[in-house]
Amino acid sequence: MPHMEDNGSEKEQLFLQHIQNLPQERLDAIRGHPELVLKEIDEFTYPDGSGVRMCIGDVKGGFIVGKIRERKPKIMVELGGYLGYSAILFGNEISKIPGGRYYSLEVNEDYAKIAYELVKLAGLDEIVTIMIGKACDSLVELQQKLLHKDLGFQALDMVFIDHWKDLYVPDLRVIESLNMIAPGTLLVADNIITPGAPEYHKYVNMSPEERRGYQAKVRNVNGFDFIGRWDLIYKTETKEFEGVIRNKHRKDAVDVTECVGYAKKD
Ligand SMILES: C[S@@+](CC[C@H](N)C(=O)[O-])C[C@H]1O[C@@H](n2cnc3c(N)ncnc32)[C@H](O)[C@@H]1O
Ligand SMILES: [Mg+2]
Repeated sequence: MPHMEDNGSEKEQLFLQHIQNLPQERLDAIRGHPELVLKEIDEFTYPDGSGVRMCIGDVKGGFIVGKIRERKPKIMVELGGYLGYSAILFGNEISKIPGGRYYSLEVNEDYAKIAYELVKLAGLDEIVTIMIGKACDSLVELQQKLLHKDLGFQALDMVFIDHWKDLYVPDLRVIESLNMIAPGTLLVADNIITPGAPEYHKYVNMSPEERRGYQAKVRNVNGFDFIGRWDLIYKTETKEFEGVIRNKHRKDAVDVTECVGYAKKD
């Protein structure tokens, strides 16, 4: 079934025009200031009164920024970049970590182009790389790229999962199969309550044995090469958020999952 949000990007083009038509003085003022670029996104409204949708926002985003400060990941990847809000918010934190790099994986070329303009405006284009394509394909490409850049590369330090909810598990199984998760890797997944990602929440809370059964039973839509790794031990905490955002009362949660070791193979 096609996703609703796949239908073009007319609205998003209006937002891009708004940025491009900002008075020169304002553009000069926000250039190189990630927090001011984020403010432009936060404060923009379309003619129908709605704001830029789907962004992580400052509340859940602020919580994840806290995790980045705690863990100091050198390599962080996000699945689903949209217009670059999370890439700018988190990329700004990563820019404070020596050698830190942020990879934003986005399937929609129009969105990715807007994100690139905003990331450049924020002055983060040396830190944030936007990869256009399906996350499951870009992950394979990214691994090659990282191995080529750094022969010591093994696993990702942090992953932000925020694309289509029915792809959370299939794409996590790709990351597992590529051996890009190891003890110490932190996975942060958005929208656990609204709209909800029940399959993912179940998956990261399974014991290794349960996951072994799941992987044997449930085919990965990304192909047989990506069955997943059952022997990773995950520890998950669900952080709930509730409050009024853009005039609506909302409840949501973020799953924070740490890989803490390997289960013994028999
Ligand atoms: C919720 S938005 C991301 C919001 C962004 N993380 C933020 O906080 O600013 C989800 C994005 O995932 C993208 N997407 C959907 N399926 C994808 C896939 N298979 N690979 C990469 N991106 C995908 C959509 O095009 C959309 O832009
Ligand atoms: Mg989200």
